[in-house]
Amino acid sequence: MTSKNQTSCTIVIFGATGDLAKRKLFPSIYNLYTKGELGEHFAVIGAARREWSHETLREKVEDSLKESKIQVNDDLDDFLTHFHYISLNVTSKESYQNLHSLITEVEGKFSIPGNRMFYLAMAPQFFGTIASYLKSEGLTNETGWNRLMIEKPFGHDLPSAKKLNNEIREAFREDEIYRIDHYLGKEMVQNIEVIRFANAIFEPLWSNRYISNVQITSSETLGVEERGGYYDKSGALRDMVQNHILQMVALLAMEPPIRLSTDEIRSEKIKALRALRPISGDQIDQYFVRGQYGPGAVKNQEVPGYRSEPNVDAESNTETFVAGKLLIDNFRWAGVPFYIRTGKRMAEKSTKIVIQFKDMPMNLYYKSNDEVHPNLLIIHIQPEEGISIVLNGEKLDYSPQTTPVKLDYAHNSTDKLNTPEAYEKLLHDAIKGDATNFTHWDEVALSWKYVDEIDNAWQQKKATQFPNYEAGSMGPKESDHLLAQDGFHWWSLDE
Ligand SMILES: NC(=O)C1=CN([C@@H]2O[C@H](COP(=O)(O)OP(=O)(O)OC[C@H]3O[C@@H](n4cnc5c(N)ncnc54)[C@H](OP(=O)(O)O)[C@@H]3O)[C@@H](O)[C@H]2O)C=CC1
Ligand SMILES: O=C1O[C@H](COP(=O)(O)O)[C@@H](O)[C@H](O)[C@H]1O
Repeated sequence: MTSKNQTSCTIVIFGATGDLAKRKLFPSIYNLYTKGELGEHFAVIGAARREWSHETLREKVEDSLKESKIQVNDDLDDFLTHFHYISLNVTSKESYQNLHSLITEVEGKFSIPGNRMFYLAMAPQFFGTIASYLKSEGLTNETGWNRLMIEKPFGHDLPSAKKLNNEIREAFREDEIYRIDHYLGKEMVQNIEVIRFANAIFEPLWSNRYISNVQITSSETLGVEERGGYYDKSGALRDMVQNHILQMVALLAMEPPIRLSTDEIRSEKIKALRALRPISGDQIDQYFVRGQYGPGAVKNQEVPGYRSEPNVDAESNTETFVAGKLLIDNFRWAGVPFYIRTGKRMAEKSTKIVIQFKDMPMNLYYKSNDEVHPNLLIIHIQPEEGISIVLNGEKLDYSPQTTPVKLDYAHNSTDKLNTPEAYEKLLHDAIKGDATNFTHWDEVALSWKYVDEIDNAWQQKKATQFPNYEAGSMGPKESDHLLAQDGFHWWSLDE
């Protein structure tokens, strides 16, 4: 018997021999199994071109669990019997008949009532083809539910994203499509709503009346590793800002939804994204800064510049760093800059949001030479998770002066940098049919529209002289000027 918490379904992973399946998906599925979320009425079918047998896939799954350092229990053998493999080429129509037969076979074997999850862990050029064959070859079931989980990148710009969306919408309804943004699976990104909407002390202050600026940093110490081919055509704006950063902006800026349903939350996020002020070409330098790393040292290790990375053009003008000032033109946020920055080969691996509050109208402790310390709310996304609040307390030296005092509720992350944790949550939600932490097409389209304008403005300008920041630094100095022109500065990642 399946308990009411367990969902019976077949998960078909296209790209099961690839990196994502090995590092994220298999460990996540195992965690869901050991936590009792999957029960016995489920099956996983791995699909890719390699000539693997069911047994090879099971061995690879076991290896992936070992490599992920997951605690494996004595349920492992039972778990592995749920895995099956089919060698196919996704571009060949005939493959889908064989896959259909295998799905029917496993549905019989594990008494699965036709619920099918199709996970596209493959290069994006295949997304449309797979979706369309799934429909035309009759793999989308009439008796159970059908869901399509689709990896990033969702297009390269707005026109290509629209084209892809039209292709998949021919086969799947919007409510059947789960577009992944793995940041939405992170514990503290999900917590933004809780911090805002479950704490009476924050929401009344959450506007231009009390907040002076918001800062979002997502910095990485890694370079492009083995993804130079993809990254050189993408750059930081498309790779990080269009999706993860704008999703965090939307969660911070949205109005409280009338209830916590997928549709209501998405609708508020969409409104926030619609209010983003477009940046015109002649204003671009006042609002956005791009950078590319040169050689340097990260954590005392010498590393090469971006242009010397494998599969990167030796004269590449792709940005590996972006900083920006976003303005949200609505009643709540008019006049409050949202500063964002993200980049590769920076000094720290850290994702952090700092909400800086306005100063007191009259600070009784203020002396003309004293530094005024604003109150800060810091949301630590990774590697620590939690929040800190920076207040002013009395200096313990009999002087009528204040000193910043930090209240910390932060702990070391179990979600270690893009680990199975986020994927586990997202897989769990998708299996349960909860699309809240996935991106609706309107969010994707609005994000591309915003980002395309920045990219167009950059294309029309003379290219910035790259490289313009040293690996191991916090990006080009122009990123500091972006805030300095408004009288602010980036808060340190150690805050
Ligand atoms: N790896 C990661 O950490 C992340 C990946 N992603 C996204 O996930 C997706 C997959 O990435 P990743 O796993 O790294 O990619 P890989 O290159 O490691 O894997 C690609 C997979 O596609 C299969 N494949 C390629 N061509 C065909 C074909 N014609 N027919 C059937 N199978 C095919 C390959 O198997 P075979 O050669 O056996 O056919 C392989 O299993 C991409 O969209 C990526 O952007 C997103 C976030 C993180
Ligand atoms: O989507 C992506 O995200 C990772 C960063 O993810 P994180 O969870 O480690 O912060 C980034 O390295 C990659 O380039 C990008 O495609």
